[in-house]
Amino acid sequence: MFDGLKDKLSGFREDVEESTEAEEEPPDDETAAESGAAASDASAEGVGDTTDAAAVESDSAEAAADDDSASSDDEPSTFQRAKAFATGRIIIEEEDLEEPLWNLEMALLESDVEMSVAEQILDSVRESMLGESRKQVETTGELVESALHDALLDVIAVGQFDFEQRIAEADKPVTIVFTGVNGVGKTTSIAKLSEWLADRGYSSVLANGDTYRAGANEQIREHADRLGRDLISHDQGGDPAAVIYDGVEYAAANDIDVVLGDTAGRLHTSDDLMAQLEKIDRVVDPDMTLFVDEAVAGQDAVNRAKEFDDAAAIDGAILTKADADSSGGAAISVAYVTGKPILFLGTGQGYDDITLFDPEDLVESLIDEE
Ligand SMILES: Nc1nc2c(ncn2[C@@H]2O[C@H](COP(=O)(O)OP(=O)(O)OP(=O)(O)O)[C@@H](O)[C@H]2O)c(=O)[nH]1
Repeated sequence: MFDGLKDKLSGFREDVEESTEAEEEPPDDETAAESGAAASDASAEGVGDTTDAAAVESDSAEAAADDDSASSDDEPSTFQRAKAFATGRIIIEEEDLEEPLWNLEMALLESDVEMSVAEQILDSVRESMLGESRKQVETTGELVESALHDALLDVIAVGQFDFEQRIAEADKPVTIVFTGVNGVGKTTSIAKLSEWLADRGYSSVLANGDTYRAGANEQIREHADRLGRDLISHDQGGDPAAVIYDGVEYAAANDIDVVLGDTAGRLHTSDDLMAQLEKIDRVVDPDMTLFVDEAVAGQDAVNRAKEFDDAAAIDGAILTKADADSSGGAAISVAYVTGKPILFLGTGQGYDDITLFDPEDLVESLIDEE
């Protein structure tokens, strides 16, 4: 999953490794001379005998470094570099990162990562790597990996909550309404989620709030029949809020844990359909409204998530078709842009093809070298 993005992130690691390679060389005579006698001593001692590094760090070299850094700005001073080398450390400088960060930005944008998200990732990678010194035991690759890990996790995990725990703790029945544009996989996701809940001991009823599209009742009925779930539906043209309300009543009367309410596919610009969502909110007051879109839709999915959230607040998102060859941009961007987490990934057309979204797992899989 998201292999293209994974390759590109690995390209960033290689870029940084390449550009810091030169830094691995000891400072030349000129550099050492510039740094003054104390630095030369520190450097010579450090090179000759790394076990003395701690002593070098703690005595005259330290004092000289302080003096030196007082006169410089953000750039590590010559002396700091000499000291870093003497103590077996490498300092990552702005110029080492310039080209790799540029390439990383291009790679993220090509992977459909939203602009503000890409900038946030770059800022945090830059911040955690600049001026960073590493021990010889730590490779530059490891340093890059940890910077990328933290930067990605920070944007992907925005607003994340434990879906199962929320279901467990909520008063029953829990009502979940699904929104999104046409054909992205809302109905299929409802059927999958009904199975996912059943696997964890929760009963559910489906309610078809898509009273707009001809054939919508038949489509969801097919899923309900296959899964052996009850379905609440009204005739085409009926009031979606009334259908979902009936679903809630039915669940309460029959001791069913969760109501899964479908809605017609709509654009956020369809005023009448968006007004329906507001009415559902008013009449049913759902516990959660989940926005469904396709991972393959990339930036479009991110923009739609934002537009839907603005028009009728969502609590989280489901990204379907993550099994198709998608760029990964939507999975990385949706939470940061909307402030609402991705809760599930759809990974195929079978009822079991749904995975609880775990930001840490996604980040690990994106930066894993294997
Ligand atoms: N490969 C793949 N296909 C999926 C996934 N989720 C849904 N689909 C397919 O996407 C198509 C559309 O799914 P629907 O569930 O009908 O979409 P919808 O959003 O309810 O559509 P409307 O009712 O028209 O708004 C179907 O062929 C599904 O099998 C997924 O995670 N992976």
